[in-house]
Amino acid sequence: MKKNIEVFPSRDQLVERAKAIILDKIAPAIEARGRFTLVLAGGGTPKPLYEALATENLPLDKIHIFWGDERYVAPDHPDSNEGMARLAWLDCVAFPADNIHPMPTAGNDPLADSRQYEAELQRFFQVSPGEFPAFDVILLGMGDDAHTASLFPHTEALQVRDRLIAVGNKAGQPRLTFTVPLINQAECVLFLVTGANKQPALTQVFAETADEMAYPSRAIQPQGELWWLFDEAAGQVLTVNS
Ligand SMILES: O=C1O[C@H](COP(=O)(O)O)[C@@H](O)[C@H](O)[C@H]1O
Repeated sequence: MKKNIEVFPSRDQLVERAKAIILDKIAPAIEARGRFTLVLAGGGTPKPLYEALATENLPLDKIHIFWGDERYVAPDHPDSNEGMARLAWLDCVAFPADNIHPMPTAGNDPLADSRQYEAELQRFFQVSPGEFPAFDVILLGMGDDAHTASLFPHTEALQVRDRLIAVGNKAGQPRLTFTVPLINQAECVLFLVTGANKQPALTQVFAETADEMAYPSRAIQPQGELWWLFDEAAGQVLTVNS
């Protein structure tokens, strides 16, 4: 694993850097595999990145979009990660509909929907049950409790090692989430973390030893590249302590 940590004076600079990292990976992936697979994060942090990507002239027919986690709500709900990405980017440009792969949340059955998304990934990547496909880029955020995707502290989803998708649990509310082994199979994982409220969690995520069940982002150790991009408010704690 190649680990890169960068801290930016402003969120705009962080967004520019994240965009540049993603853009750099598109052409080589298309050349190697005929397509580029990008996994989106939710929450507030990545929205300006999606808005910035909407201004780029991209080979949309060769880019496939997935989500690393989803709140169990309809896409038009204000909490929907899909809804946010559609408003900020996907619906602003001419993506072929078949290239957008949202997590299903309409079935009133999170476990069945998690299996359905897993089957969609297996079909897309042509992998068998038990095999883990490698996405080109997985975007992740981190909450102030150190959760990432919908892998929350001390929850079952964080321990799942034999599935691609699990049912996460945010204070009793179900979510769909990529599992740790699926994320760790990626060619590139890109964390975007902003805000001073993330500092205490970051201290534990980067500590030499700490409990992975208490600080889920520690479990993310991909076989490919790992990038942590911080704004100064979040990353200060690391620059001060290193
Ligand atoms: O609930 C979620 O939170 C995390 C972190 O969000 P942020 O706004 O603090 O960056 C996010 O990565 C995840 O996708 C989302 O569902």
